[in-house]
Amino acid sequence: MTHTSDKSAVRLRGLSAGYARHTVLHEVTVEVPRAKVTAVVGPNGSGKSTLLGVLAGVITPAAGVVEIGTRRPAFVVQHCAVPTGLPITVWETVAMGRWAHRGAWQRLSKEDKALVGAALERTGITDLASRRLSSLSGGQRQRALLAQAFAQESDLLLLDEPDAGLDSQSRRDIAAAISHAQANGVTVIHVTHDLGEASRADHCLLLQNGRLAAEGDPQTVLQHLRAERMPA
Ligand SMILES: Nc1ncnc2c1ncn2[C@@H]1O[C@H](COP(=O)(O)OP(=O)(O)OP(=O)(O)O)[C@@H](O)[C@H]1O
Repeated sequence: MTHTSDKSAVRLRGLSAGYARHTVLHEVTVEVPRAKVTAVVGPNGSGKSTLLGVLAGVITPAAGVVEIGTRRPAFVVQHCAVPTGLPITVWETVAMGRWAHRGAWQRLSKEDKALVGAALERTGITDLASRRLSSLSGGQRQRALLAQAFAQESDLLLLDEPDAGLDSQSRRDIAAAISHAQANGVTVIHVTHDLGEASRADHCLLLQNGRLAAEGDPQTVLQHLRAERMPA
């Protein structure tokens, strides 16, 4: 992985990646604009989460070049991907976002604690801070994971369907938290099946069968997706 330094936060050239002998992404070449929200859309199994996994550094590309021009990405997985039995509180979950800065066994500084408090506030879960993660609803757990990402103070936020299965108020709150991050210079890459949410992004990527089928202005890309779904 190398680094970009211009108006693109991420640049992929000829990226192929997948699992064992199963190649999922095929020769993806794309640039993601810095300090903007980019929605990633596409059918189930088209490779959206795999793309995030490559950007987060948890999946090693089989071929191609990945250039990331930001500090370490913060990766928010779907709340259902996190074991529900973890014996930790919401505050501890969010404080883990500071480990990259302090190490897991270091005491948190006053500044770290303030950042954890601010992340809890921004995601509307300050009153849940002492609750066990395992006792939360799906939507509350999703907010805690988002708060952990905010506490990392990363310049690149990778979100895998943060709004899936949430009620409309939670979706609005999460959308507002994403906009707030973007307004503060964070590059957001947001995998979503919510086409309304995708249409409000600054930029959009459409994946189909592991290939980039369209990219650019969300309205144009989503028209392309709708046309694919309803052939004339
Ligand atoms: N850990 C894994 N091991 C092997 N194959 C996997 C793994 N994770 C995903 N896949 C396969 O890779 C392909 C792409 O999956 P991926 O999760 O990236 O798609 P997606 O676009 O995010 O789908 P969805 O919209 O359903 O979340 C699918 O065929 C899936 O079965």
